[in-house]
Amino acid sequence: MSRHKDIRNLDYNEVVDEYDQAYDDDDPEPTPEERVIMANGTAEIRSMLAGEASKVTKAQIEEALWHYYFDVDKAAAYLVSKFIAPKPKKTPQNGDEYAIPMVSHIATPNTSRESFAHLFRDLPWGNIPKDRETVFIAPQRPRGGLLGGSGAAPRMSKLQMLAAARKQKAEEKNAQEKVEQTRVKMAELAVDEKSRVKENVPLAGAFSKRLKTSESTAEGRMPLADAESTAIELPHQRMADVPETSTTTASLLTTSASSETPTHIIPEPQREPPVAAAQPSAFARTLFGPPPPPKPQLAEFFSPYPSLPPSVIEAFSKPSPDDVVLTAQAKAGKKTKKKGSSSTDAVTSEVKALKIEDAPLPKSRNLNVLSEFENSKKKKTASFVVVGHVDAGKSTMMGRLLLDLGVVDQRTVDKLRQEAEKIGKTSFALAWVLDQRSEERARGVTIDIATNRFETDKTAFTILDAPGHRDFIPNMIAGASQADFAILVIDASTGAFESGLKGQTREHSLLIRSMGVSRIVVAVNKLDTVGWSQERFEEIKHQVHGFLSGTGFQSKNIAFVPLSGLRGDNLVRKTTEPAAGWYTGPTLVEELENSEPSARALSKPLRMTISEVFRTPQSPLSISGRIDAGSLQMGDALLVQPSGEKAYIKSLMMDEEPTDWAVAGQNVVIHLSNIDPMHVRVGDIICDPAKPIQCLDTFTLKALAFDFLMPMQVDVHRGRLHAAGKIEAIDALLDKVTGSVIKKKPKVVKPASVARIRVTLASKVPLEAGQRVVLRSGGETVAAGLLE
Ligand SMILES: Nc1nc2c(ncn2[C@@H]2O[C@H](COP(=O)(O)OP(=O)(O)OP(=O)(O)O)[C@@H](O)[C@H]2O)c(=O)[nH]1
Repeated sequence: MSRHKDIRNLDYNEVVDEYDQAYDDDDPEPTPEERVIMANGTAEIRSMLAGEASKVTKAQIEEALWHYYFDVDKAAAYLVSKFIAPKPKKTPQNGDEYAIPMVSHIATPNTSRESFAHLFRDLPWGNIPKDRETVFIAPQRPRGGLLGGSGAAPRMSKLQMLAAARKQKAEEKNAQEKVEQTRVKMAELAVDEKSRVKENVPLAGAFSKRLKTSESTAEGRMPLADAESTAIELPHQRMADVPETSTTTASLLTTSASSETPTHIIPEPQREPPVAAAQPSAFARTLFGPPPPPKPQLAEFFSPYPSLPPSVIEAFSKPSPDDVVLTAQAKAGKKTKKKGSSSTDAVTSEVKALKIEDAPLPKSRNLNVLSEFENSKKKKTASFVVVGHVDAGKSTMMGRLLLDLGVVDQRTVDKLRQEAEKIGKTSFALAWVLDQRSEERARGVTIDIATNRFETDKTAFTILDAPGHRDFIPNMIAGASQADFAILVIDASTGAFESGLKGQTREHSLLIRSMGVSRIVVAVNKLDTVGWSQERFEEIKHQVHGFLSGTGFQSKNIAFVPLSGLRGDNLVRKTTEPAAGWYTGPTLVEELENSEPSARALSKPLRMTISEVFRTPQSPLSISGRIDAGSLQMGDALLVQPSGEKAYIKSLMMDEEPTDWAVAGQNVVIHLSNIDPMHVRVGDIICDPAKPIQCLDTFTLKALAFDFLMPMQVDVHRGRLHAAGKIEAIDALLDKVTGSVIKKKPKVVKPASVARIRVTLASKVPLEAGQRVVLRSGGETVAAGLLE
C-alpha cells in the first residue's frame, strides 16, 4: 500500500474532532476566586439596574460579566441595550413611498411588505415621543486618561483587576502556544544531523557558521556576529567551560573546517551538543518565556502535516512500496546498464584489438622504365590541342576525323544526327562525337576539354578539343598545357576569319605559344562556303603566318591545310572537289604525322598534373593525366602536392589497356591505394617522394604581356590549377630576343613586351622553375610566361 492510500483512508472527522476538543480546552471552568468575583459583579450590576434588575436573569448577568472580563460597566450597558430597553423592531408599511420590498420567504403573512416611513412621521428632529427617547445610564465614576480626569491611570476595581489578570494570563498562554508550535515546525524543517553524519556529508561552510552562531547565541555567550571570527577569537578558558556532551557537531565542524581552512577547526571536546533549531534569544525569552524542553528526537523526514495521527506519520517515515519497486527497478537498470556497458566495453576493446592491417602495398617489378621504353615497340605518342575562335568548326572537324578514321562508326554519327535534328541542330551531329555533355549539345558550344584518341600507322594521337568561347579560356589553357602541338582552326567564310582574328584566334595563338607549344597546324576550314577559293586561302595564310611569326612560331613549324571539316575534304583523305584542285599538299592527318612531338623529359623527376579524379572498379580513387616529366611504374610510391600525402600505384592503364610503366608525354590512368580521396584534387601534382615539387606562395615570372601590366590582382593558371595572386612588383623590362634587362623597375609594362615580374599567391601551390603559367585579370589574359 502506498502512502497515498494512507491519505485516502484518513478519517477527517476524527481529525476535526481532535481539533475542536483542543479548541474547547481553551475556555476552562472558572476558578473559585473567579466565582467570588462573579458573585460580587452580579450584585453590583443588580444595584446599578435598580428597578429594571428584574428584567434580566442571573445567568444573563454572569454571562455578560464573563464576556467582558468582569467589566461591570460594559456588562451593565450590554444588559440594558439587550434586555431592558432594546431598540424597537422597524416594520415598514404597505403602500409607503419609502417601502423596501422584503424577501418573501422571510416576511410574515401580516407584514408581507413593511415600510420604515412611520419612523420619520414626527420629523423635524427634536419632536421625539417619550417612548422613543434613548435611555442614558451615567457612569459611576469619571474615566481617566485622555478622555477626562486627571490623566493618571484609571483606578480599577478589584473585579476589573482580576479580569485583567485573567485576560493577560490567557494572552500569554496563547502566545506561548504559538511559539511552541512555531518551534516544533522549525525543528521538523531542520536537517537531521545524524543522518548527515551517517552519510558522511560535510557541513557546508555557511550552514556551519549559522549553526555555531545559533548555539553560541542560545547560550548567551556570544553576540550575533560573524561566527567565523567569533570561533577564532573565543578564549580557550571559555571554550573549556563548554560541557562535553556530544561530539557529533564537533566532528561535523571539524570535517567542515578541514575541508575549508585550518582556522575553523575547534577542539572536539569543547563543542556543545548539537541542536537542530535555533534557541530563542534573551529578548525572545523575555517576551515569550523560557524555551520549551527540546524534543527528544526530531522527525527523520519532513511532513507537511505535523498534526497527523502517528499511523499516518509512520506510513510516510518509510519508503512506500512504489518507492521500493522504483528503487529496485533503478538498481536492476543499473545492473543491466552495467552489464550492457561492460559488454559494450568488451566489444569496443575487441574492435580496438582488431587492428586492421594496412592494405598490402602493390608489388613493384622494379623495372628500368627508361630502358623498357627504349626497347618497346609501341607507337610514338603525341597530344595536340585544337584551338580557334568560337564556331570555327573545331569539334565538327574532329568528329569527322574520327569518323573517317573508323574510330566512330557511321551508325553512331547517324544516331547523333537524329538526336541533333530533334533540337534543330543537325549541323552539330559530328561535333557531338566529342561534345558529349548535354549542356554542350544544348548550347552548341564546347565547354570543357574533350579528349579522344586515334592512331595512324606511326603515331598514337590524343585529341584535346578546347572550347573556343572566351568564357572557357581557363579550360583551353588546361588543354594547351598537355599538348605537344596545336591545330588552329580558322573559319574561312566571309567575315568570320576577320572577326576571329580579332577574337580568340589571336588570344589562343598567343596562349599556346606561351604554354610552350612550338608546332602549329593551321586548318583553314569551311572553304566549301567560299567555293574553295584559293585567293581566300592565300589571303588567310598570309595574315595568319605573319601573326604567328610575330608571336614566336618558327616558319618551319607552321603548316596550312585548306579543308572542309564538315565534308571531310583534306582531312583524312584528299578532296575530290574540282574547285579545290589547286591544292596538292598533305592532308591534316599527314601534317599531324609529320609533326614531331616535343622532347620528353624522361630522365627528370616525376611530375604529373592531375586532370581528372574518379572512381573505378579497380580502385575507389583513380586519377588521369599526362606525365609531364619522369616515369613511373606499378607499386611506386607517389607524393601528392600540395596535400603532401603519400600514395601507391595499385595499377596503371594506358590507351585503355593495363601497363606496368609509363613515361613523360604519355596519358595514363593511375589507380591509387593507401590514400584518402580528400587529399587528391584536380590540378594537384603527382611527384616522386624523394624529389618532391615544392609548394610556393611567391615566384618570379618571365612574362609576355598581353595587356598593360602593373601591380595588380591576377588569377594564376597552371594547367588545371587556378590560384588567386597578385603582381607584387615589376623587377625589369627585358629584351624579347636576348632577354637582357632594358629597364629596371618599370612602373608599367606595355602589351607585347617581356618583363620579369614578381607574383605572390594567397596560398601555397606546387610550382617550380621551368613551368609555364598564365595570368588573367577581369576575364582577360594579361600575361603568360615561364617561372624562373
Ligand atoms: N559549311 C561548313 N560548316 C561547318 C564546317 N565545319 C563546321 N561547320 C559548322 O560550324 C558550326 C560550328 O561547328 P563546331 O564544330 O561546333 O564549332 P566549334 O569550333 O567546335 O565551336 P566551339 O567549340 O563551341 O568553339 C556547326 O554548325 C557546324 O556544322 C565546314 O567545314 N563547313
